[in-house]
Amino acid sequence: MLHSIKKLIGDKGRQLIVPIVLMSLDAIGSLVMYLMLYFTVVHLLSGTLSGTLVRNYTIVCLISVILRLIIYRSGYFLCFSRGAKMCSNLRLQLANHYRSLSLGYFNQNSSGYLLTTLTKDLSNFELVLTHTLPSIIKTLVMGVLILTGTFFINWKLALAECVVILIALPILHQGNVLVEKYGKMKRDLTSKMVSIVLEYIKGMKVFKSANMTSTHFARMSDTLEDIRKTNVQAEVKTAVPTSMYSIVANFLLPFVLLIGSYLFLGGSIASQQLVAFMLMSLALSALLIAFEHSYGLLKELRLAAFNLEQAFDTKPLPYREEQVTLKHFDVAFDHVSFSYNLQTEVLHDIGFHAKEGSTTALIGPSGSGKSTVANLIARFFDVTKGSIRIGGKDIRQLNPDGLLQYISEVFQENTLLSDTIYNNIKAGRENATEEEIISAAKAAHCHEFIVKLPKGYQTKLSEGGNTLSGGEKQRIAIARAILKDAPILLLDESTASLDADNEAKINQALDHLMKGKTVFVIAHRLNTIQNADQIIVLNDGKIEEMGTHDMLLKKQGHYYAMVQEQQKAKEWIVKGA
Ligand SMILES: Nc1ncnc2c1ncn2[C@@H]1O[C@H](COP(=O)(O)OP(=O)(O)OP(=O)(O)O)[C@@H](O)[C@H]1O
Repeated sequence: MLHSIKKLIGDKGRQLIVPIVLMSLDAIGSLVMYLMLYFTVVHLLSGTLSGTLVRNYTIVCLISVILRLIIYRSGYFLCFSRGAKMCSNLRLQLANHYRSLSLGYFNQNSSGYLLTTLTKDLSNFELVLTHTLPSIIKTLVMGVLILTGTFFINWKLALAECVVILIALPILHQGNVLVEKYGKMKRDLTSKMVSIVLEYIKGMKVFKSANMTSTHFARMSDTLEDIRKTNVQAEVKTAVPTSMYSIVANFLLPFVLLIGSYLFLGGSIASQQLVAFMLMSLALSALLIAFEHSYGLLKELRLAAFNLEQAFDTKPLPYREEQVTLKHFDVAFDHVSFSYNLQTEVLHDIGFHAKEGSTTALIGPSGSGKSTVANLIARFFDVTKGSIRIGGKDIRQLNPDGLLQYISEVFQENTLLSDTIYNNIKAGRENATEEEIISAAKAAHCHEFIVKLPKGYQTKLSEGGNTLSGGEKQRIAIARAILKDAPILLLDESTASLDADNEAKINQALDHLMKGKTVFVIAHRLNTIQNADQIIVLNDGKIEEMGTHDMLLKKQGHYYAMVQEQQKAKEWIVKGA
């Protein structure tokens, strides 16, 4: 566990040395009281106790209490503030680490799992580091010191005490193995629950329209029931070891009293020593009971540290350390094959070359691999075989963040942030001026509707921009891409039927955006791509045909058939109308 913690907090762990030393000093200071008590009892029973002695002992106790309070508060504050800072850094590091991972990682792990790691595991880690650590240190240091002290009073009785402790600790450990096992189960169920809740909230529209709310509600209540059952099971299964530990810890005093009485009657221990020993055993027994809670929290820390370590151990997409800059923006696929899950290949031996500044249309039936080609260009995933080159450079040499500077994306589902419209557009280029932002909005034909909103550009969008229409959302995404002005553009043409006005505006905005760029457009309507420099027809992850509109029509192959098909469909609609 210490290894995991060290790995997570690294050299910053040294910052905890001072608070740990202060906590240990406080624990040592707490023994002063026991020592004064011991002296008082010794003098009392031997009839040498005087008023001066009592006054001196009281003063020593008072000073030690004040000093301890100062030391404890400083140690606790340092532990709390430094621990909290470490954990907030860790949280940022983890969020940043997630950003560097391939999208494949997010495919394999549910959003509930990722959220639970980022929130619950980190909170548990933080809680132990900032609050529990001080009390654990105090308990351990005091326990060791009191036990050592009892050896000085009477080693035989101290050995008897050790026997009780040696029986208690394995029982505690056994109980906590179970606590850990059920903790893991509860964590898995909690992440499942978080996933279900997220899906429930995000998909509310679909659930309502398909009248599925009750089905989903049932899934949620089943998971809650599983959590409840696991909690009950955990309580039942751990009840035996926990109770046994408690019995043994509480038995320490009577056991020592019993052995001590025999030793006293046999003349091996004086009455003063026996009383002092009893007092220390009382304290030791209280520490043993307190340790049960701390040990349980240590197990939680272990589980949280393990989960966090696993998240950090996932390797980001590799790239060359030295900065690779691109001067040209032609895109070449060379014998590219790809599989999302390393089992089913979804792209097979794809090869094409898109010239710099040209437009390539990707067409094909649903599931043929159009979006996958676009995802690979942006290096959201790495190819399984072959290579993709931009400007002659294999994109695996480029830092994924650096590569994305050269690429703008306008997808069907555009991600709008729960921020102002102004900041949503600005996300395209952080250092853009207000003038540039407004000019991008004008070019994207969204300025007119933005200024009509009561708060204009400062209108705050709800999560995902749900307060805007589909066309408006898309135009804001286009404005963002215009502002970014990246040389490569990935465009997923909207499948949604927009009204004529919206469609015309979006087309004008796109014309502006596409000028001079290397464009890949995932096209759903064939009439929009007739002027593309090349059309790639995908089917079942393979290139069926490739060429210009005229070439492919002449060939009378798949593309020709698709055009005919769409033409027929249009005629039916016109006839039907
Ligand atoms: N994240 C993913 N994980 C696993 N498989 C995926 C993933 N995304 C897509 N696939 C699979 O890869 C194949 C190609 O999908 P892709 O989305 O590229 O097709 P598409 O041509 O863009 O489809 P559409 O026109 O419906 O958007 C499909 O079989 C799909 O099921």
